[in-house]
Amino acid sequence: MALAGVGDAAAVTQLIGQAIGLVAMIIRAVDTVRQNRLECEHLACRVSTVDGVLSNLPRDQEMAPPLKVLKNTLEEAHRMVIACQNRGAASHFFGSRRHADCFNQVNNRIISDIVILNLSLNSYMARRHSNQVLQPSHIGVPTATIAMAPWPGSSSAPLQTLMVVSQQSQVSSISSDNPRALTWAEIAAATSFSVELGRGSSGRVYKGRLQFQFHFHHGTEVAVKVLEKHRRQGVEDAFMAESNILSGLRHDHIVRLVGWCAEQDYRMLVYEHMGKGTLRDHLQHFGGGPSSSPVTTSWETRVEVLLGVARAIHYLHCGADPLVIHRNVSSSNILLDGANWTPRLSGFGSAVFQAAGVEEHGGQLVEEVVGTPGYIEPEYSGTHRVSAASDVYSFGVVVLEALTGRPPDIYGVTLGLLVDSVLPSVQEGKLREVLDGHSALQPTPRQMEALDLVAYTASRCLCPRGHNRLAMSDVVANLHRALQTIRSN
Ligand SMILES: Nc1ncnc2c1ncn2[C@@H]1O[C@H](COP(=O)(O)OP(=O)(O)OP(=O)(O)O)[C@@H](O)[C@H]1O
Repeated sequence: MALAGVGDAAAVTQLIGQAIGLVAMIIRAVDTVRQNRLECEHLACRVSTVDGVLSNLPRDQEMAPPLKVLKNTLEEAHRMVIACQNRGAASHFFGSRRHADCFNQVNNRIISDIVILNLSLNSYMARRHSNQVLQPSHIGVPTATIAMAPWPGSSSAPLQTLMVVSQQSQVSSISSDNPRALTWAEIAAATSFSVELGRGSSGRVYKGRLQFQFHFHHGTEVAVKVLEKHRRQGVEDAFMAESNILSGLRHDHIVRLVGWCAEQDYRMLVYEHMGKGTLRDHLQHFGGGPSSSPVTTSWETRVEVLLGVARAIHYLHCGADPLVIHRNVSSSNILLDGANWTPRLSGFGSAVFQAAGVEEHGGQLVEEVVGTPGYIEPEYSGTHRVSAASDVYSFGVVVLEALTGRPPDIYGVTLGLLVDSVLPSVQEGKLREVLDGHSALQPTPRQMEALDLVAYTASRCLCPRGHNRLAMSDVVANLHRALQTIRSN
C-alpha cells in the first residue's frame, strides 16, 4: 500500500488538529450555555469520546475523507451549542424545528462519523499488516471483508469493515472468525434470554447458542449482553466503546467478541461463552462459596490466571494499535474458559483509546470516573486523569484478592478497602497473616517464596503513581518468575 506522502500526512494532521480543536471549543462553550443545558452536556460528553480516537489516528490519506465529514459535523455541533448560549440565538438557530430532534440528529451523525472513521482505520491497519512479512511469532492473518448493518442514524448503505490481527506474540490463534453485525432475528434464534449468566452496570448477560447453518460459528455457545435502554447516552457510549475497541483486539487472554446487534433501539454484544464464570466467583469461598475448582485450591492456577491477565493488560498498553486503557480491571471482569481455565479479560464498556503524549500531564482527562469500587486508582478518581498506570493499580488489587481470597471492597466485614486492610501486612513482610486460609492452599517453602514475589509485585502496583509503580511489562516478568518458582517445586 502506498503510504501517505509528506503533503498528505500534513493535511491529515491539520484535519485532526482542527477536529480536536472543535472538540475543545464545544466542551468550553457548553460551560456558558443557557438553553438546552442537558442536551448540550450530553453532546459535550459524546464529543469528548471522539478526542481519544482522533489523537491516535495515523496520518494517512485514507483518513482524510471521513475526517472531513466528522469535522463538518463537529462544526455543526459547535454552532448548535453556541446558539444555545442565549434564547434569541437559539430560536433563530432552531427555527420551528424541535430542539431535541436537532440534538438527536447531530448526536447520531457523530456516532456514524466515528464508525466510518473506525472502519477506515481498520482497513488501513489491515492493509498495513498484510504488507508486512509475517514473523513466526505472528500467528493469524488479516481477514476477509464482512458486512456490517447500517448504524441507526447513519446512511442506509451497508458499511464494510476489515478486522485486523495484531502483531503480538500472544495474539489469538483464531484468525477467521471476526466479529460481525447480527440481526435481531439471529440473536433471538440463539437465545431465549432465559439463562442469565450475570449482570453488569450496563445490562444483563444471557447464555445462548448460535444457529448459523453452514457457518463455522454454528453451534458456538455464546454470552449475549443486552444493554439496557434506560440511560440512553451511557448505553450508546458503552456500546460504541466495547464494539469499537474489542473488535480491534486479538489476544489469547482477552474475551472474544463474536458480534453485535444494533437494530432499532436494541444494543447487544455477543461474546464467546466462558463456561467457568469469573475469577471472583472462585475466590469468594471466603465467607462461603464454591471451593473445589483449581483456581480456589491451587496457587499454581491462581498465579497462571494472574499472569494471563497481566499479559492481556500489557498487550492493551503496549501492543494494541491503537493502545487502550481498560479502566475497569477487576476480578469480576476476568472470565475463565470452560475448557482449560484460561483467563480472559472482559468488561470493555469503559475502555478508552490511549491519547498520545498525555502521560507527562498526569494522564488523559475524562468526563466521568468509571470503574468498580475498591479497584479505582485514587489519583484517577481525584483528578479525572486516567492513565495506563490506573490499570496497573486495579490489577494490583486483583493480585491482593488472589493472595487473600478476600473481596476488594469489604465494607461490613472490616469496614474498609482490601488495600487498606491488607497492604500494610504485605509491606511489613507478614504475608502469611493475610494469605488465603483455604485448607488446600498451605504453601510449601518454594510456593511461599513465589507468593512473596507476587505480593511484592502487588505492593509495587499499588504505590502512588510516579513512586516506582511498576509498568505491566515488569508485572508480567515478576509473575512469570513466580510461576516458574512454583513449578520448580
Ligand atoms: N463471555 C461471557 N461468558 C460467560 N459469562 C459472562 C460473559 N460475559 C459476561 N458474563 C457474566 O456476566 C456478568 C456481567 O458481565 P458484564 O460484561 O456486563 O460485566 P461488567 O464489566 O460489570 O459490565 P460493564 O462493563 O457494562 O460495566 C459477568 O460478571 C459474568 O458473570
